[in-house]
Amino acid sequence: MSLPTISLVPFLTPTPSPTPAQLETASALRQACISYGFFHLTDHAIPLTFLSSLLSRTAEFFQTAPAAEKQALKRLPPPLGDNARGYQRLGENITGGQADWQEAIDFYRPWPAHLPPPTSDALLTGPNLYPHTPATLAELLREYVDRCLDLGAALVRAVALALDLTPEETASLHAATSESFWVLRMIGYPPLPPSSASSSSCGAHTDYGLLTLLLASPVPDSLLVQSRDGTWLPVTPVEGAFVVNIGDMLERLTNGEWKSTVHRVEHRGASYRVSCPFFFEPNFDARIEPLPTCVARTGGVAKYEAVEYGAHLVGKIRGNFYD
Ligand SMILES: O=C(O)CCC(=O)C(=O)O
Ligand SMILES: [Fe+2]
Repeated sequence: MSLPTISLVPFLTPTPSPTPAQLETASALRQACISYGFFHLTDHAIPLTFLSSLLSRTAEFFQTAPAAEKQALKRLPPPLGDNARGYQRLGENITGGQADWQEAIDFYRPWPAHLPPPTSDALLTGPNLYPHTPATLAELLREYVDRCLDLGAALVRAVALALDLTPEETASLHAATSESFWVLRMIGYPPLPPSSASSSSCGAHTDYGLLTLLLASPVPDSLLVQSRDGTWLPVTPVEGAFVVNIGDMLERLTNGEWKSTVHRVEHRGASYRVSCPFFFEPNFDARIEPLPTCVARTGGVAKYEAVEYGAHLVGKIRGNFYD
C-alpha cells in the first residue's frame, strides 16, 4: 500500500470559479486527507533541480561545516538567542520526552513588527541564523521559503474546494494564512546506531500547524506514517515531489473531519538522510476554530475550541528541547 499522489497543476493559477480539473483534484485530495492525512504532491512548479540542490547542500552543511560554524549558529536561550531559531546538535531536540537522533537548524518567519513579543523572554523574536557552508545554501533556503509560500497558497485554494467551503469561509482561510508564520527545518539524520533498538530519529508526533510540505532524501522506509487502523506505513519520498501532511490546525478547522496523522522517522542503514520540511502555518495571531461547513458535516457540534495559532505554537516550542 502506498500514499496517494495529487498533482497540483489545476490550482497553480487562481481562477474566478472552479474548473472541472480543479473539482476532480479536490475530490482526490479530500479522499487522501480523510483516508491518510498524507499524500505525495507533484506538479507543484518548483523545479526538480532546485529541490535536489537544496537537499544536497543541506547534507553538505551537516557533514562538512566546521564545528565552530555550528556552534556560532546555535539556538540559545535569552539574552544570547531567542530559544527557537538556530542549530541543534544531535540529541538536543526531543519528541514525546525522548531525544531525537538528528541535528537541525530551525528558521521561522521574521518576527512581525506589528505584533507584541509573544512572551517576556524574547522567544521567537530574534534573527534567523543562516549557514555559510556551503556558500550557496543560505540563498537556496531563502528562495525555498518564497517558493513554498506560493505553494502553500495554491494548496489552500485546493483545500477550500476539497472542503466545499462557502466563499466567506474560503476568504477567511486565505486571510488566516496571508502572513503565514512559517517554519523551515533543515534536518540531518545520521543512521541510528545498530545497538540502539529503542531510540528514534524523530519520535512519533503530529505537526502543529496547517500543512507540512516535506522535502526529504528519497531513502526508502525511514519515514513511517500511522494508518487509520494503527499500523505503520513506510513511505519513500519521491524525487522532485513533496510528502504533504495535515497539521493540528487543519484538524481543528475541519472539526476533526481531517485528522493530523501521527508519523515518525527511524533511519537505519548506511546513508545520511536529510530533509527540509516547510511548515505552512496560519498567521501568528490567527484565530483557528472549526469552520461552520465542517461542523455541519460532522454532527453539528464544534468538537474543538478556538485557539490563537501563536499561543499553540509557543506551548509546543516550550516542550521541544531539554533546558
Ligand atoms: O524528516 C522527516 O522525514 C520528517 C520530519 C518531521 O516529521 C518533522 O520535522 O515534523
Ligand atoms: Fe512531522
